[in-house]
Amino acid sequence: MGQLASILYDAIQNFTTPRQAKILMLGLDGAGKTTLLYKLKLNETVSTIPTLGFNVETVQPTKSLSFTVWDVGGQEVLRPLWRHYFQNCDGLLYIVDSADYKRFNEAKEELEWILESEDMINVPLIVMANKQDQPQAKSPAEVSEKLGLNNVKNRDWRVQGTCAVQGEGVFEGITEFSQMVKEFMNKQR
Ligand SMILES: Nc1nc2c(ncn2[C@@H]2O[C@H](COP(=O)(O)OP(=O)(O)OP(=O)(O)O)[C@@H](O)[C@H]2O)c(=O)[nH]1
Ligand SMILES: [Mg+2]
Repeated sequence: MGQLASILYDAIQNFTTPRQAKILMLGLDGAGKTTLLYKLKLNETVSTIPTLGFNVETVQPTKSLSFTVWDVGGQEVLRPLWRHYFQNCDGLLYIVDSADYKRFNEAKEELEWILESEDMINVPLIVMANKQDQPQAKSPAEVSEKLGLNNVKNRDWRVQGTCAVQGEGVFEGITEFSQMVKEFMNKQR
């Protein structure tokens, strides 16, 4: 009887309490990570300054899943610190400034070493091809090509065009991403 009660309790908990996922938000400095985080959290456009440490916020993309999103500063001197956030990560949000095509290669190289890390094996990836409002912005397909995403193996990935300032694409991307994260977490059990 005790065991049945416990099973029922777990079932009710699963139904009522959203599961927690740890989401890491990375990308070069100025890509729009902090802007995107607060668009997600508050549906507001905040004015940002370069992040020197990290911001962490909880957002709930769907009823059954809650994201703890870690937005870590992207300046070159801060990037060696990224790996300290890799452990137990359930999803990677990688933000790219689609208009800053001179830094696509740098964005690609940084993404490559993140994905090679043992802690990040199989972790689903969404690339936000941000700043789509900029006239010189490359399309999500072009950003995907420049980042070599077609060579990404052994993980679920997708690319989403966004404008973090206006919010275009942000919620669509996060909804898709939450599905990817859910599937990953189900496999981990
Ligand atoms: N036009 C445009 N500007 C954006 C967009 N997203 C962010 N920005 C601007 O880009 C600048 C940098 O944005 P942040 O969110 O601070 O960038 P970050 O990735 O957090 O940068 P670090 O904290 O240094 O790693 C700010 O002036 C934002 O207003 C966008 O979609 N379109
Ligand atoms: Mg920031």
